[in-house]
Amino acid sequence: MTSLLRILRFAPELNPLYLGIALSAVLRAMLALATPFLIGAATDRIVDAIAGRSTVAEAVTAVTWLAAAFLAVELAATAVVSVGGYWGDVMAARMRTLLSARYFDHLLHLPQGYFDTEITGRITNRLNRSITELTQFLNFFANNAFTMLITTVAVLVISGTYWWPLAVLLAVVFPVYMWLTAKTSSRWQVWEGEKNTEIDIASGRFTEVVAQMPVVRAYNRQDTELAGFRERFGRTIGITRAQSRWWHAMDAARRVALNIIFAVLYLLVFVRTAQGEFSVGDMVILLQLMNMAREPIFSMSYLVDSAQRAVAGSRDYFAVLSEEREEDLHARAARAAVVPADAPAGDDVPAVRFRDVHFAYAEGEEVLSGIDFAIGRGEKVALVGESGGGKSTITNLLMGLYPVTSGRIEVFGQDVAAQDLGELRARIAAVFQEPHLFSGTVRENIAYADPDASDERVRAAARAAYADRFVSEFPDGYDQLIGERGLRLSGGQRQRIAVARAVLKDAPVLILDEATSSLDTKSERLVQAALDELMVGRSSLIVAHRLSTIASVDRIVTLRKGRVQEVGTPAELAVSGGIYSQLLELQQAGTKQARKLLKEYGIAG
Ligand SMILES: Nc1ncnc2c1ncn2[C@@H]1O[C@H](COP(=O)(O)OP(=O)(O)OP(=O)(O)O)[C@@H](O)[C@H]1O
Repeated sequence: MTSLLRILRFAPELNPLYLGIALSAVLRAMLALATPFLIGAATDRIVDAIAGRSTVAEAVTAVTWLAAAFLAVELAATAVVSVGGYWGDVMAARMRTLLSARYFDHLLHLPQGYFDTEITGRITNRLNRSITELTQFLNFFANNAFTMLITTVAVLVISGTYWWPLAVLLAVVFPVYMWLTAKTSSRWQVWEGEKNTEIDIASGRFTEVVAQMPVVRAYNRQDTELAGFRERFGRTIGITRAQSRWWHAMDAARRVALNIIFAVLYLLVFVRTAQGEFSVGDMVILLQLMNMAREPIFSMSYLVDSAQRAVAGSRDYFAVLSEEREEDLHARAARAAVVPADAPAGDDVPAVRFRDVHFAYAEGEEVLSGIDFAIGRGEKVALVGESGGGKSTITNLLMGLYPVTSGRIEVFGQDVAAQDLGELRARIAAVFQEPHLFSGTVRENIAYADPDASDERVRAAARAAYADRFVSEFPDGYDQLIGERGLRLSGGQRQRIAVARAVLKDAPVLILDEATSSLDTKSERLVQAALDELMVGRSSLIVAHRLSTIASVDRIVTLRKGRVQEVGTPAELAVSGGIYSQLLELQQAGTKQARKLLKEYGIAG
């Protein structure tokens, strides 16, 4: 329950709406309570007329007034219900917005490590479910809790004033019913959890499959993907059977208990009316009150049920919110590190320096061991090493995506661990192996670093990336929609848009993960020309996949098993007998075996 209160507390701006909804609920309950008395009074007037205790004309006048009062009460109730319902809808929409935005904000700031283990579709599915359940509960609670409370208390007090045993019997119904509901619900939740796990896994896979449809088709996996999906959902049917059997059995038990108690209540009211203890009007009032008492009983059981779901939902929600944010992890790592005083950032300080950097994704499994190298200002440095040797990991650390285990990375003399992550990343532009574009227009993608960039800057970036020509040929030019992840563009076009995006960012440090997918020679030349243009005047770290690229850099850092093997110019390393010279030899050999070995170094040719 504390987690529900936490939700209410972090949306204090909704308090006036809550208050409005609660007030309308109180008013609704009070108006509803007037009805039995109006109908009871009318019944007594009619009985009096029939018994000859008053004239028919008097009775007609009285019941006309009572009918008018009834209409007024119902009209007022309708107005109150409508206004309360409107506030409820607005509150639910605002609550959903708040909860979703809070969640997204947190996800956007979680460390990269979180996303290495989570599956996108599951994150989304869990979020939707948690938020739906929380919002539904809060809306129901605001709309019904006070009505239920007032109706219950009023029914008990009023029936008590007529005859106290009625109130006692009624009062017993509530705790019995609630207890049975809570018992039903807690077991029901366990099954619900199992179903949700199946649905989350199926939805996670669904999202992945939809995003990678060409692969699914290429490998003819439609049927197996569908079978896996069906199987997961099929399991939910089995779980639902057990869950529903239990629920309905318990519900029947609850209803039977309720039916018995109400039968006794009705019997008592009838007998006492027959004995002359209650007038017919009193009987009508009491029967209506008994009827009114049913509603809060059912509502309360729904409330208990939805509260339990909401508690479960909020547990998932808060589990994500309690994950440490990237900046906090970063700050903690900075405090834990023994940080020597920052070197003065003079012109001779290299743009990037790795000092004895060790790193492990999982504890005890070191991926990088004692990495040491520097990138001078304006220098181009290529990382070369076998696949899985840690090249991408080095670029990840440079962007501050993971904290180093030990050692230190400096950007323009400043320790990455001690720098604001936003400032650090503002100094680095990255072109990844995959272009990673978003649905939307060409313009939006190029201007991703600065959505307010002028058309002229966007065009200039595109020109530098050799993209202006093909973009201009699109029917909508820079407003052309490129489809999800840029799927409506060719591979080379996507890459040039990604380069243009980095050009527009205009950062002094550049990370370049060369695309391995072989483009046709013309596209490749254009992409290469775009990259060459991009590197001018910047300090670049290149994860190279072509020997031609490696040959054109200022210095090469070769990696073997997470350690630096050599650092030197292409000319030096070509004859040193290390990895690079071996790669050159392999290329010269040109045999099938040689090409296979080159592949292990991620070298395309
Ligand atoms: N997010 C991650 N979580 C756990 N381990 C990882 C993660 N990313 C990479 N690794 C592991 O770290 C090691 C280095 O991977 P990395 O991607 O840095 O290699 P690479 O040299 O870039 O390889 P390639 O040239 O094939 O892209 C590999 O053993 C890999 O399995």
